[in-house]
Amino acid sequence: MAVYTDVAADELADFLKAYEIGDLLSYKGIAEGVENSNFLLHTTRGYFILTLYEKRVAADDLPYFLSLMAHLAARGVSCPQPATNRAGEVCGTLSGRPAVIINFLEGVWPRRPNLAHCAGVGEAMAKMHRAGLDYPSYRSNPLSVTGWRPLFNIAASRADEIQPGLRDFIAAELDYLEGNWPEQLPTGVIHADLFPDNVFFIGDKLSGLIDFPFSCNDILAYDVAICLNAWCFEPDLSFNVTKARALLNAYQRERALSEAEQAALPLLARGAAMRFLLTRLVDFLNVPAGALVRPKDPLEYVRKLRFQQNVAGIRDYGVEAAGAVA
Ligand SMILES: Nc1ncnc2c1ncn2[C@@H]1O[C@H](COP(=O)(O)OP(=O)(O)O)[C@@H](O)[C@H]1O
Ligand SMILES: N[C@@H](CCOP(=O)(O)O)C(=O)O
Repeated sequence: MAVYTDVAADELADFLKAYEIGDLLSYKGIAEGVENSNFLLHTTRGYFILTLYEKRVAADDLPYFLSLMAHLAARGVSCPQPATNRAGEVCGTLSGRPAVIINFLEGVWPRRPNLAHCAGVGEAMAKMHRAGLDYPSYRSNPLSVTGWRPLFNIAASRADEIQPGLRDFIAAELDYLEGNWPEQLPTGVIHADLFPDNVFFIGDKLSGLIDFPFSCNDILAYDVAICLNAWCFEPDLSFNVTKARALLNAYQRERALSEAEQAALPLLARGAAMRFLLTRLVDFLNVPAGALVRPKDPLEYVRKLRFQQNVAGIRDYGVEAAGAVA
């Protein structure tokens, strides 16, 4: 459960007076997510989600992703919308944290993604990338290649507690990624955390995307790489090439990857694995006392990174490279 910051009922009822979302009937902490504190609110007008933003989300960044959600929805990408209070603001303060209420999105996230789910996220991600092209705000990605070494520095001295040799493994890979990270690929608005728990489906039909606090401007194909890691490995951490093909083909029906993007995909996937390995490692080693959270396993991303280190090209993801002769 991710509740780092608790909220008292009377404080919450007071906070809600500024909104026109009805009177509070009940609320509870949500037993999912690891980044922020989330609560399900039941009011006389229905269900809402209250999020208190924690350590990795700066209050200054909130307008970027809250406006992005409206921008995307206006272009047909289904995602929750923030509630505006009577003063016309979407962001308030509760229990000392930036706080936002969004509408409840119907659907559930897939516990065991199938081919239809992988195709669904590929298609939705490409549509999101296209819809973001005319988004006027800019936010650089604090968790791209230049953000990884500071995370490593926090965790390095204790990394071998998690797995002997992990410190040296990460250090060598970081050197490689920093020396080879691509600079000329197409950029735009990316979600940057489009894991299965952030994509809702009703049956096999995608009902919407949630959780935009990591969204930013970065290499579009990096978002694809994040999804290859998050959606295309089985629970035993074997790579499912059929799922990768479904995801990439569905993406490319909406937005074709250039030759350069295709060629860079294995490298981007190594970087994507490094990013989640590092945040998981830092979080695993630093669970705040009293927080209701189950930290995610950093070793899952060590295994995924090792797989990606051995990928020779996009064919290993089940699709032919652009320009390849059949
Ligand atoms: N708009 C929404 N509609 C329905 N459920 C939601 C919504 N937003 C969040 N949730 C629920 O809260 C959980 C955690 O939200 P998430 O945004 O992933 O957390 P975090 O802020 O920690 O990244 C989700 O897995 C989902 O169950
Ligand atoms: N997706 C990240 C964790 C942050 O995402 P959340 O949506 O679960 O809060 C990971 O798997 O490491």
